Amino acid sequence: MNPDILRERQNATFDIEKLTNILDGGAERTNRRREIREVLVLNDPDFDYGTPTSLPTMILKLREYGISDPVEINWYKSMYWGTGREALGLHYVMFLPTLYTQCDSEQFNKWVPLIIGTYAQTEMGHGTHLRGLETTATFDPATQEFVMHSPTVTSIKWWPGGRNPLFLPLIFLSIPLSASLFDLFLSGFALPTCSGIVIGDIGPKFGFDAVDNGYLKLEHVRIPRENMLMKYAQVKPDGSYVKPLSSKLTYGTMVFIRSLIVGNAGIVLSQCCTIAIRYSAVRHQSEIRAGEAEPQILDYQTQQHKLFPLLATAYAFLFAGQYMIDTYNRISGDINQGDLSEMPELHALSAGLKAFTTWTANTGIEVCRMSCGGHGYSRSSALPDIYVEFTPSCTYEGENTVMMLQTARFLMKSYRQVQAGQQLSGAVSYLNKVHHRVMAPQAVSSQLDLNLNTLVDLYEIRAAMLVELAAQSIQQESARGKCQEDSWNNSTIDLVRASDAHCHYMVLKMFRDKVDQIEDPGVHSVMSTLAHLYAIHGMGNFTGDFLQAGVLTGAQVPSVSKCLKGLLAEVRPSAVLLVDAFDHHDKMLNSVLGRHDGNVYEAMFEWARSSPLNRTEVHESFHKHLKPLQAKL
Ligand SMILES: CC/C=C\C/C=C\C/C=C\C/C=C\CCCCC(=O)SCCNC(=O)CCNC(=O)[C@H](O)C(C)(C)COP(=O)(O)OP(=O)(O)OC[C@H]1O[C@@H](n2cnc3c(N)ncnc32)[C@H](O)[C@@H]1OP(=O)(O)O
Ligand SMILES: Cc1cc2nc3c(=O)[nH]c(=O)nc-3n(C[C@H](O)[C@H](O)[C@H](O)COP(=O)(O)OP(=O)(O)OC[C@H]3O[C@@H](n4cnc5c(N)ncnc54)[C@H](O)[C@@H]3O)c2cc1C
Repeated sequence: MNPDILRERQNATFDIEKLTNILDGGAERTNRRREIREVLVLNDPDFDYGTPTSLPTMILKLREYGISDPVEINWYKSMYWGTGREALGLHYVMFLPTLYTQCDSEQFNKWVPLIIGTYAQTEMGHGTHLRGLETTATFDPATQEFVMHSPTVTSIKWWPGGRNPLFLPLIFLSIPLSASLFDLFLSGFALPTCSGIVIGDIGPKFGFDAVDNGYLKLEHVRIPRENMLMKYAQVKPDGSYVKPLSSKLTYGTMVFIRSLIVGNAGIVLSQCCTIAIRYSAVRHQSEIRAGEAEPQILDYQTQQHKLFPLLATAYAFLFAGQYMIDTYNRISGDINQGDLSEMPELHALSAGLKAFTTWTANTGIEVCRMSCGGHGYSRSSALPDIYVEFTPSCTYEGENTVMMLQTARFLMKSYRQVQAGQQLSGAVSYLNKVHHRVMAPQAVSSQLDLNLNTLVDLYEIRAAMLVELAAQSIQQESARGKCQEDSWNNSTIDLVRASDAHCHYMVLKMFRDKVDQIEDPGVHSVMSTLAHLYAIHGMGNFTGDFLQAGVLTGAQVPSVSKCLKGLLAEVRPSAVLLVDAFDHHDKMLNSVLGRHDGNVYEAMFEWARSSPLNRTEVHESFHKHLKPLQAKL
């Protein structure tokens, strides 16, 4: 083991295993995750990663082992495929969950065990604006069929991932009977026997290469009436339409996956922090004091400033992901029982946190890559591949700006309710104080109050202020004679800013609540330090907001920076141990820089030598192209 890494792991001030257990949701979950990793994948003689049979092997193994819990599926897949995506991601995270949540019992029993599918909602002309989707599904009572049709070039289904060229069960979103509503259809087409279908691949993408994203054009293709997913809405044999309790129930799968993406952003950021911090512990470069040995780059304050706030953010997002999934499970359970009262809040929370966490993690991956210098740009680091695979999460499952505006819609509605004298509960209850003006900034002392509860309060006041400013912008636009829609559009910068601040407050609050639950003194101490670092780093990035909210004075601003530097120094001794607690296996991380043993240089040389370009002393292209050319010169 590299001596630097070895030294970093001595004198631990907290129990790493206990922290790993907290991240997994308990020791039993850690044991189960490791069982899946060690027994069901790594030590499975059939484990054949990287071969053409990998995908079918994985599917059969998941069924053989009876793994159906989404989190356990993700554990198995991420061990099997490492940090990359695989062609069936969409089947597991969208197609199956849609069948689970939108099929009636007969359909569920008929389809779920048997098929692999994709989710074809987006069209060439519309991905965000679902009410603009053009694909039609017209019911023909005479034949008890729906006629599926792509009326325009912009209605061609575009992007469905994992498009299977031979058999095409897919979930469709189409406009059946009325433009305002659309429903889900399962369409099993066996190509090429089924006429009226034009299918293909949309062509090379920025990345996401393991997933074949396709296109699908339908020309009056008929499917049985029974293929409409009928848990919430039905078309009866006589053609009558039974509306769902809410037209937004059709959007349920997107809320589910957005909820998953929150925790996934934490996982991806934790992978990158593991790579960058372990590498920074073994990389020596330049000098701090003339004549002395080159220091570990982790001892540069700027390197700590790049990486340690991201380390704190990774923990924050992992805890936010746990909260999000628990909240999703609770509220979707209520929805299943017909109680839709918290559906708007679930939508607003999942939409906002999906955007907030993916934007932050997307930027953070690049900071981790650049903090590793040239070796960070090598594919051997795994960081370029992680970035390429993660960055579309800011676009898919709801483009982030649009998602932030959905959260803003909920915040504005909540603000108006408070103005009308209603008492709010849940995540927006802090807006009650705005109305009663108890949001007045606390007596701001000359010293920064570092109590975590106080910091959460300051973020709450900042969010409330920005919500109020956005609402006032809309009111001012209306007062200038603008219609409601234009008043909204002319305030969308403020609205996104308010949603971002609301999400930032929510994430810090979840972090603080999780820290409060930690009983082990050593783990509590180090997590409290990270939560402080997350809060203070945010105050440094958004100082203007806190000044504008009146919860920070100009005189206190220097102490924010001073406090930040102190916290970076406090985290330094535990940095490698904190990434060890993420428990990312070398085989899954697939990074020469992030190896657990820290033996980077030897591994990098071996990695380079294994490159196809080094298979022969002289590359065949010399003999094929250059040598004949030289002979002519
Ligand atoms: C096992 C796996 C584990 C881990 C995996 C982790 C991560 C996964 C990683 C990768 C996943 C793999 C591949 C991903 C591939 C991506 C697949 C896709 O992209 S599928 C397509 C996704 N498309 C979208 O998300 C479309 C976005 N657009 C919309 O959702 C809607 O058009 C809109 C923007 C919300 C607007 O909808 P609409 O116009 O109908 O609504 P209004 O804005 O007018 O608002 C009206 C009213 O409705 C409420 N509302 C809107 N949406 C919802 C909802 N979903 N739920 C509840 N309520 C909703 C809205 O709040 C308004 O309410 P009101 O204010 O009127 O009370
Ligand atoms: C890798 C990848 C995989 C995908 N897989 C699938 C899949 O399997 N199935 C599927 O159905 N789809 C899939 N998609 C499509 C994806 O869901 C859409 O791309 C996404 O919903 C964004 O919609 P859009 O492309 O129409 O972008 P647009 O909405 O056109 O966004 C373009 C710009 O317009 C802005 N904008 C749009 N509306 C508003 C508004 N109301 N207010 C302010 N600004 C606005 C956006 O902020 C953005 O800046 C995938 C996409 C990617 C990148």
